[in-house]
Amino acid sequence: MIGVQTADAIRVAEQVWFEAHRGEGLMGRAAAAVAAHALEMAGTHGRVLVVVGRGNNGGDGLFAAAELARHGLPVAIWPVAETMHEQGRVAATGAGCRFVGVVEATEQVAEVDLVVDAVLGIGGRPGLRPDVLALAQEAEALGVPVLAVDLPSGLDTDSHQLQDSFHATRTITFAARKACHVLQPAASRCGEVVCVDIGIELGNSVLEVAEAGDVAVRWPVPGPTSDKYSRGVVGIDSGSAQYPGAAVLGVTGALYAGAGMIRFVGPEPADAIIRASLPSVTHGEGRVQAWLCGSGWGSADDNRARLERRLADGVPAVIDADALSVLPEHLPYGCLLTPHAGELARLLGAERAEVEADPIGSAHRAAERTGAVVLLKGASQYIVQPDGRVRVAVPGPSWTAQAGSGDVLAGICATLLAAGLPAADAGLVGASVQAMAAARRPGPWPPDDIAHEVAALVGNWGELSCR
Ligand SMILES: NC(=O)C1=CN([C@@H]2O[C@H](COP(=O)(O)OP(=O)(O)OC[C@H]3O[C@@H](n4cnc5c(N)ncnc54)[C@H](OP(=O)(O)O)[C@@H]3O)[C@@H](O)[C@H]2O)[C@@H](O)CC1
Ligand SMILES: Nc1ncnc2c1ncn2[C@@H]1O[C@H](COP(=O)(O)OP(=O)(O)O)[C@@H](O)[C@H]1O
Ligand SMILES: [K+]
Repeated sequence: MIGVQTADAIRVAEQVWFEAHRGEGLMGRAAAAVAAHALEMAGTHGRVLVVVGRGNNGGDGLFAAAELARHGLPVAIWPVAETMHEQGRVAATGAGCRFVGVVEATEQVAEVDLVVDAVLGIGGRPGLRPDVLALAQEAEALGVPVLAVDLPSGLDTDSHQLQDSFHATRTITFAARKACHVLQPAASRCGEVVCVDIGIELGNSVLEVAEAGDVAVRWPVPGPTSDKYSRGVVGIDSGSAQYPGAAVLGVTGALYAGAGMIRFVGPEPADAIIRASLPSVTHGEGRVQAWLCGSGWGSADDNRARLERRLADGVPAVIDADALSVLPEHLPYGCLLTPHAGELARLLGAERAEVEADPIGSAHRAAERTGAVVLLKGASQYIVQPDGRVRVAVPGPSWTAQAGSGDVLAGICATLLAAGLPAADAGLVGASVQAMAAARRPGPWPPDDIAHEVAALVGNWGELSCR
């Protein structure tokens, strides 16, 4: 898992480091890493424009500029504030960097091979001054590569929200990733993110982002003595006359994620479609290890009773879509709610915009209120537990943002619940595996094709664990 830290935590860790290593600086390490990446991006003869702010982020930029000039690169520096890091200024001047004003900097953008953004780092307030923003936009419009120091200036370090900011090709950050580097839409401004260890020690992270290896180790690969019951039976009550496709897609997701057995109890015409197209699915009630409810129910009057009937078994359930509006007071232990932002807003009696402004807080409120784990779907997928722990799924291509992807995802998660994964792992692994499968098959493939790709992806993990 990738641990994400806040700006405050980084500052505290830096302070601890300084108290233990008086007289030494961390900036030299940070600047050396910036210079190495700048050299790689600009080439050994590239022209570089470094835009520096008044704080230590600007200091990193000035020392990196000095290093680039010592390598023989022509380096221009635009200091955007009246003051700048003094030792950095002396180093850059001594190395032969040229200081320019706003007019020349703006003219230079079209001619340079790299812009280094060292305006604001973890001490920055969100947003950019108009003249700096204009230069950032010009670089983006011209397609000039941008290397951001610590973060694209203008972004809010600890937030997923977009601000007026640089749009980096690569961001080189220090000690740990921050929220802006990993959460959409802010992460879309960071380009490739490289994290450099500068030697400071950090405590627990605020949230963790899953990596491919975290998904593979949690996947329930059947053992030599497994049978269909021990692998987990999934009960699926989904679809309606209006939305039969949701049921077909949920069943497809569950099947291609490896359900030991599926019992489908939804209404026609889905029942007939599934009989005709997915012959391994059984029909009718029986014992199950987990339920999937809600996908494609529509706004029928009997949704509340339909959900209560399934929850009466007392086994964990994936509760999706229309069932999220009719939750009972008490849910069985181990349930997973899978709303998108609009459904979570409805569940909380809030506006969608409020959920989008505070996805983690909103998902946490729903988790606390219901006692269930919440998987909030979208460009970044948050898995939030009632105790406040937050994990983020492996990100995937935005091609997955299409009708029916959520139905497939609910089926995948139900298989994982039935196999015995705790709800938080089922949400994390389910959302991640769908994203990873989509990444293996980029393009506008329909959600059932991505479900098939899940089987191909997971098959490799099975082979690995059988060796
Ligand atoms: N500490 C360390 O040892 C290490 C730190 N490192 C580096 O230092 C960076 C943090 O440095 P930092 O704390 O000096 O803050 P930084 O991001 O440069 O900017 C703050 C300055 O900008 C100003 N300002 C703020 N917002 C503004 C706005 N919207 N528009 C205009 N101005 C604005 C604000 O001034 P104010 O207006 O508040 O008086 C303040 O002076 C970190 O990201 C990393 O790159 C590395 O070298 C590793 C070791
Ligand atoms: N920008 C995005 N990038 C990647 N995946 C996304 C993005 N937006 C949504 N998704 C995925 O698409 C699905 C959408 O779910 P949902 O809106 O419930 O669809 P439906 O109910 O039509 O099946 C979720 O599985 C989510 O993981
Ligand atoms: K920056």
